[in-house]
Amino acid sequence: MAGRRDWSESDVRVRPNPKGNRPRTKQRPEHAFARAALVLAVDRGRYHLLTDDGVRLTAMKARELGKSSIVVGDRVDVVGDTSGAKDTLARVVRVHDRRTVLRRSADDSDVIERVIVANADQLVIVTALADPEPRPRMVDRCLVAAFDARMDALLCLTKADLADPEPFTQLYRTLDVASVATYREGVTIHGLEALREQLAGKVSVLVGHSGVGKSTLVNALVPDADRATGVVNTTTGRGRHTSSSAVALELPGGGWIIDTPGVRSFGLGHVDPATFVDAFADLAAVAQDCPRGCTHTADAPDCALDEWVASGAAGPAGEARLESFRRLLTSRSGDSD
Ligand SMILES: Nc1nc2c(ncn2[C@@H]2O[C@H](COP(=O)(O)OP(=O)(O)OP(=O)(O)O)[C@@H](O)[C@H]2O)c(=O)[nH]1
Ligand SMILES: [Zn+2]
Repeated sequence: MAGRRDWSESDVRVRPNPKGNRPRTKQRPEHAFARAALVLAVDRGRYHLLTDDGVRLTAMKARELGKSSIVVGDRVDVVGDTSGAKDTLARVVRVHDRRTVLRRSADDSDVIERVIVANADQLVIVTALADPEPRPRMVDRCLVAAFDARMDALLCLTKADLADPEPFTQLYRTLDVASVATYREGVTIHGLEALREQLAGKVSVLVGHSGVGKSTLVNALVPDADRATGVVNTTTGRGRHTSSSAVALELPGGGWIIDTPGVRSFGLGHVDPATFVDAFADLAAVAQDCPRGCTHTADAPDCALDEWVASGAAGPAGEARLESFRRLLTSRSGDSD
């Protein structure tokens, strides 16, 4: 689905075309002048873009692209009025192949997926250590979504002034998930430098429940975050960007964070357990010996992962790693908070 779709004039003008054999006309000259751009925000059919030469502009999707989705993080080609001047509207004529695709299903029984963000490197799961209490299940589900997307994951544990991060980070050690703890003291945010290092030069998606301190972090990381989202607001003429939309913000030191105000949970109906194991190179190698269609869960008959642990081949940490992996797998079903 994600492939390129070339724009050509015949798509627009030649209709109806009863014989279906009419030769394609030459492309519009403007096509040659298409500019490459990054999608920063999407708001009700309007795409807010940053061109590679630094122009911020608003565009619509060319009709020829049909129903194919364009999401934040997509790389696109844009034509028409690309001046970025007020009240101009350019056209997106092509969506480039996606490197990674972060998806969610409406709920766990739903296999129809929605793409949330394209081309992100890592998912930053922002969780407060207290007030509100951390929810390991929710974190597990975020990890499944990240690993399924072949993205890295980073735990960002806020409000470390209220509770010790250690017990919580223990849960993720065997999954090799990196973590950073932060807390605010006056205007200072401790741990911010460590977080910046983890974000530098990458495209990171931030998810987190209301009240965990995500806005506090975003504002500290991107000093003009409010203004940046304000740009989106001004162009749409509405007070605020819609709460369900994601917004890409450029980090002063290089890299991007994509805030996802509306994403509170991940439906995981689209995740296939048989291929999910491929996100873990060591487990995937062992799972080659599983029976066809093995779900790799604890009750799966003859799962090679059990033999791997039982034989000692997995090493001392193997059992805990397998347990953690299975914990993620089972988090796919059930309560989606
Ligand atoms: N104790 C403590 N409180 C914090 C810390 N960081 C943020 N808070 C408080 O937690 C509350 C929520 O912070 P926000 O940054 O607004 O949280 P959010 O996740 O963006 O929440 P929404 O705006 O509702 O999505 C505020 O009252 C903050 O003052 C921290 O490190 N320690
Ligand atoms: Zn198996």
